[in-house]
Amino acid sequence: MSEIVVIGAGVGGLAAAVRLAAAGHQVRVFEQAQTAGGKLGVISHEGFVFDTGPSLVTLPDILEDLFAATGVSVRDVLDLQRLDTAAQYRFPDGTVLDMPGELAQIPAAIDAALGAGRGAEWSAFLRRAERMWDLSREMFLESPLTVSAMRRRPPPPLSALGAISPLRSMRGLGRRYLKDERLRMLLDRYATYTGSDPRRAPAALATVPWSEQAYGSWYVAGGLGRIATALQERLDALGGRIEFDTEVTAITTDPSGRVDGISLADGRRISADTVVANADARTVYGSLIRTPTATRMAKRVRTPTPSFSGFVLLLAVDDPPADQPHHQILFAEDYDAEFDALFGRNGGPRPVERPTVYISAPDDPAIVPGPDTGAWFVLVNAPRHDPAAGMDWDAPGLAEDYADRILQIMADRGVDVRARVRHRQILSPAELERRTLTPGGSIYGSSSNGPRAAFLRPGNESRIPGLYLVGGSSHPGGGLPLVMLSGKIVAELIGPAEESVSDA
Ligand SMILES: Cc1cc2nc3c(=O)[nH]c(=O)nc-3n(C[C@H](O)[C@H](O)[C@H](O)COP(=O)(O)OP(=O)(O)OC[C@H]3O[C@@H](n4cnc5c(N)ncnc54)[C@H](O)[C@@H]3O)c2cc1C
Repeated sequence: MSEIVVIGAGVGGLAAAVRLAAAGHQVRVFEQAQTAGGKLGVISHEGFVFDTGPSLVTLPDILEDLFAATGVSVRDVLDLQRLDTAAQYRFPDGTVLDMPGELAQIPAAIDAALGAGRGAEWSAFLRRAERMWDLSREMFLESPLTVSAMRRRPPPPLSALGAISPLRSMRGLGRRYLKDERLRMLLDRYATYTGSDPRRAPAALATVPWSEQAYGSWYVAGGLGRIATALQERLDALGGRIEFDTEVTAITTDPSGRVDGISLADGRRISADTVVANADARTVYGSLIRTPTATRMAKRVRTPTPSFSGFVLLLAVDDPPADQPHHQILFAEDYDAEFDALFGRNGGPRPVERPTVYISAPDDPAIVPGPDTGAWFVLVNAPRHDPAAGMDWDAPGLAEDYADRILQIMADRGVDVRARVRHRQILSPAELERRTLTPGGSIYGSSSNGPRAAFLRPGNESRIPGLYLVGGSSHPGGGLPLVMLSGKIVAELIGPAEESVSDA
């Protein structure tokens, strides 16, 4: 029976592994950390359970499709809950917008919070975004972005290209449809879902707010970390294996240049003619594999601007405010200054002085030690850990001081929990890099800055025979739904095991 090696048990690696195991392959996953999930991490402290990465599930049908491929319904293994209020947005002028979780209710809520006519503005924008989504979902997200795959499909009509506006930026699209500064700010925020700058990210990212608002915002009872646990259990049930605490140090090739196995930090060598790498593409081509093709790919992978990182504060809160929303966004006074700092415009990369603050405070008894306590996750966008460029998140005192500043900003905006914090833990971009071996702690692989970014993202089928890439640093990009789709694309490219084909 053919054996496939997967490097990394992040969501991308797990998604590929469970699908391949369900297709009859023997699958062995090697993970350097002690648990599965990668960026979808969990930290527990005295009865508080914190998600350290994702806090929002979008496009639940992709999750459903993934579990269905393993023989179960997602509803049987996870308690998925649709949120009535997707998020509370607080703008610098004091406006508060509680965004409904149902699409039909959104225009009225925007009118009520921002003024008559604003809801219609947003609806007109969403209609355009929906057209983009319909045109791009199958073509760009669910298929490998390769020349041969594109040749197999009929070319898109010119009207489709017009609707997607490949040369327009997200900011440009906002200016076209939205007169209200607050709505433009809201749209800008969706560029951050791919670690990008809205002034440079393509208009096609308008599909992100559309898909979130059309398909809803979701939570997993007990925390999103349960997705990784459930995938690990499915892999186990299908006969796949994961070895934790096992770092892969090299992908090896035979004299013809075809993949023939991997080397491990403990000195072992594992033979395999198919290797699926969930490690960051820059690491795969830059250091794990050493062939002339890999060297060329390493150069190409370094071309797009990497996604920014995140600075996370986990707060064990006593007596949290009763009306604290599940998701809350405190918008920065100067959003452009935030993107300038993240990408090092007008000076090198630097912590954002007054960043937009995102708070996730699930009302879920399963993640707290008792009543009147809260397990809060606070996230601000942060430049990557890059000491060579002058951004050293390990510099003495920096992370602690920055955490204090974030708590102060929250207090300035009416969310003062400083006296109620029983315990806090900081996860800086440097820590994210160490935990997941992601260079610089980039959240989403490469950013979508610039119209060519999607095409510069490494493909799922490598030019090195036998090697496949899965996860946020490869096509179609970062974020849980896309990472799961990359697992599906890779499993389809590899196909079922020969035994299952002949059995069928
Ligand atoms: C703070 C934060 C908030 C986020 N919020 C959201 C959100 O709300 N919604 C959403 O959809 N997405 C969110 N994301 C993004 C989402 O978490 C990622 O896109 C996704 O989890 C990435 O999965 P992956 O499999 O591509 O990579 P990873 O999770 O990085 O997995 C890679 C795995 O490979 C392992 N590995 C690497 N190198 C080696 C090696 N040499 N040997 C062995 N193992 C190795 C790593 O340890 C890791 O487990 C967030 C991410 C972060 C960090």
